[in-house]
Amino acid sequence: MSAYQRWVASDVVIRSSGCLFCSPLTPYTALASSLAPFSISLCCSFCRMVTAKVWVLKKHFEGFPKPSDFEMKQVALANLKDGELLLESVFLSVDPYMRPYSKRDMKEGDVMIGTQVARIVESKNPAFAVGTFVVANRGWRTHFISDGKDLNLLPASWPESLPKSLALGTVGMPGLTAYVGLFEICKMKPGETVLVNAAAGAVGSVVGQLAKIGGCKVVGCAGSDSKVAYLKNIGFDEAFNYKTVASLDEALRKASPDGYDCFFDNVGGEFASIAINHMKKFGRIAVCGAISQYNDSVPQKGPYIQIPMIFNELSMKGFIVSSWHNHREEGVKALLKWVLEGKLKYHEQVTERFENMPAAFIGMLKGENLGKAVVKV
Ligand SMILES: NC(=O)C1=CN([C@@H]2O[C@H](COP(=O)(O)OP(=O)(O)OC[C@H]3O[C@@H](n4cnc5c(N)ncnc54)[C@H](OP(=O)(O)O)[C@@H]3O)[C@@H](O)[C@H]2O)C=CC1
Ligand SMILES: CCCCCCCCC/C=C/C=O
Repeated sequence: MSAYQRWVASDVVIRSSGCLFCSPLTPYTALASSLAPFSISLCCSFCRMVTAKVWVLKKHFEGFPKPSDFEMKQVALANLKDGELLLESVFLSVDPYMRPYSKRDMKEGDVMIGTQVARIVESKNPAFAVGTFVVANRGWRTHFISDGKDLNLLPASWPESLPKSLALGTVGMPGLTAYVGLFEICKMKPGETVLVNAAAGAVGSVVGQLAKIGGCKVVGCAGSDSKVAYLKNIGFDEAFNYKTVASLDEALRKASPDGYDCFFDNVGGEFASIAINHMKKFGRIAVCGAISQYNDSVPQKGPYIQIPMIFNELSMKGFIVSSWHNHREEGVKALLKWVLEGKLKYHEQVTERFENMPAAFIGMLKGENLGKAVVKV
C-alpha cells in the first residue's frame, strides 16, 4: 500500500458535492496527511480521483484588478501514469508580473500564472520521493500532476527551521532578481550610493540589504511610515515615504546630495523620471519593474530621458530574471548563506487559504504587503 493510499484509508471529512470524475453523486473526502500539517487533498471516496481547485482569469483586467475578474473552479486530476507525480501546493506566490503578463500571454478562462512551493504526495517516478518539497511554475492550483521535468528541488542545505515559502521570495525569484540586477546590471561597487524604490517589498528589501553587504550606501523609499521604519531597521542608510514627502526631487537630494551611482528601478513612471536627474556621472540604472504603470489603461507620458542620459553618460538596462538562469544556482546559494548568517533579513506577508488568492494579489498591488506576499494554502 502506498503512502497516498494510506492517507486515503485515513479519510476524515465527508464533503457533500459530487466527484467531477466518476459521478456527481459520489461524495468527496478530505485526506489528512500524517506526515505534515499542510496536506488536505480533496479525493473522491469511490474512484479516488483527486480534485484540484484552480483560479482562472475570468475577465481581462481593466485598470486595477478586481475580485470579479477571477473565478475559482474545480478540475479532476487523472490517475498517475508511470513516471508521474501528484503534488499539492503548500505556498503560492502573488507577484506584480502577473498583471502585465496576463495581458500579454493569457486569454480569458486560462488558469492564473504563478509559482508555488509544492509537496509530492504521490510518486510513480523513482527519482522523486513522496514528501519532497519543490518549486514549480504551475499557476494558481491546489494540486497538479508533473513528470518531474519542470520542478526545482529546494537546495539540499535548506534547514528545517527556515520557512519553505522563502523559496518564493528572498531565496527565490525575487531575491535572484535583486542579485542579478545589482551585481550584473548595475555592477555595483563598494563605496557607491544605491537608490531603490518599492524598497520594502520582495525585491527591494533584498536589493537594499545586498547593497549594504556589498559596502554601499543605500537609499530606499516606500509607501508608508511603517515600511520606512522597517527599512531603517534592516540597515538602509536613508529612507522616505514617497507618498507624503512634499517634493520627490527634494527628498532624493536630501538623502544623497552627491547623487546616485546605481538606481534599481522597480516602479518606473514619475519617480524614475525625477530620479534620473539625480544620477552621478557614469551612473547605472537597472530597469527591473514599472509597477506604477501596470494598471494604466492609457500609457503615461513622461519627460524624455535623453538629456540626462547624455550629459551624465548613464547606462540604463532592462532585464528579466528568468533570462539569467545560468546565475540561479550561484545566486540561490549566496542568498541562502546570507539568510542563515543573519545578514539578509526577511519578512513575509502571509495570506491564509487558497480561496484568498485574488485578495492577496490585489492587496500586493495596492501596497498592503511588507516583504514578500505569499498565500498559505
Ligand atoms: N525584471 C524582473 O525580472 C522582475 C521584475 N520585478 C518587478 O520588481 C518590482 C517589485 O516586485 P516585488 O518585489 O515582487 O513586489 P513588491 O513586494 O515590492 O510589491 C509591490 C509593491 O509595489 C509598490 N507599489 C505599488 N503600486 C505602486 C505605485 N503606483 N508607485 C510606487 N510603488 C508602488 C507597493 O509598495 P509601496 O507601499 O512602497 O507603494 C507594493 O507593496 C515590480 O515592478 C515587479 O514587476 C519583480 C521580479 C522580477
Ligand atoms: C520558474 C519561475 C518562473 C517565473 C517567471 C518570473 C518572471 C518574472 C519576470 C518579471 C517581470 C516583471 O515583473
